[in-house]
Amino acid sequence: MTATLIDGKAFAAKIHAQVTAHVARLKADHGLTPGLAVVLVGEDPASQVYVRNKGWQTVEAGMNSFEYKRPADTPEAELLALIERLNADPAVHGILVQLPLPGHIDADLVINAIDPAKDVDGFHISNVGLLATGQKAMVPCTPLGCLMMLRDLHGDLSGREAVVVGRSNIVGKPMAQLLLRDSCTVTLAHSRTRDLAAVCRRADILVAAVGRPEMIPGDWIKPGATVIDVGINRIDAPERGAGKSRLVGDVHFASAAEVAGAITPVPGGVGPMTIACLLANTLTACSRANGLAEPEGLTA
Ligand SMILES: Nc1nc2c(c(=O)[nH]1)N[C@@H](CN(C=O)c1ccc(C(=O)N[C@@H](CCC(=O)O)C(=O)O)cc1)CN2
Repeated sequence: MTATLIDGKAFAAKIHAQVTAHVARLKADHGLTPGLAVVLVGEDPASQVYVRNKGWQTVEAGMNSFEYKRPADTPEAELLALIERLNADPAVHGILVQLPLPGHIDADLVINAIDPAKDVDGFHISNVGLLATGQKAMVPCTPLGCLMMLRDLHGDLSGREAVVVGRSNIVGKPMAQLLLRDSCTVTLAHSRTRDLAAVCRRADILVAAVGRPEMIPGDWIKPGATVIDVGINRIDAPERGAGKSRLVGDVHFASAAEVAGAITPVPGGVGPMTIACLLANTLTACSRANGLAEPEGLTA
């Protein structure tokens, strides 16, 4: 392996420590404690783990955590009523509805019912529009984490050729917007892009967020490029024993690490940054709601 490993776990711990210090100052100077409400509908095992991790990390940072767990058959109207209550609650500065939601619930309707100022996921249509037009927005956590890692590694990103593979609302589209805002030349590619290999080979910065295990091999990567792998895919690993599995990204790590200049691993790369940035966004939302200065280095 020749590439530098970008340690997302260590970076996330640094963000967590910065948030914790800022929260302590908010309490001491203004008597304020940021509060994050997380709503989980259903019993998806992965979502349960993510929500549990969000809860304890919120508390560890000195913030208030409010958890709302509802059964999978919760009517949409009931969920909307809960969002309305949380919108009106002054102790709640951030609201997050864990995705995916059960099929009978219209996720867009629920997300767009959240007060945009409390939308710490940055998925509300108002925040999407604000980001796209270069205005102050709540920025989705995973792309914000990727941007923080890229800025830390390179400083100024302007003029760099960036290729984002994947056009999801959660990662691909906001990632492209953020890179554009930092003056990269951005290509938003996807599974139907013609000659995807050639497009990827142009990238100084390659962000893979397509959700296909190990789809991008080393020979699609420009020598020295920075590779940010957002994919978290569980695949069978019979070599570890019967019925065992392991996590891989969207990039074929072993071959990519021979060519890239820097690369995020899976696990331990982008994933831990998602929750760290959620805490940062909750702090930002609380600061904005109270007319206070935003935490430096923790926003886009
Ligand atoms: N409302 C939201 N729902 C979902 C989001 C989101 O940002 N907002 N993102 C994902 C799930 N997610 C947080 O919610 C999340 C995913 C992965 C990780 C993480 O740290 N992954 C680890 C590996 C974990 C493992 O061992 O399974 C890693 O990559 O190192 C954190 C948060 C979908 N839903």
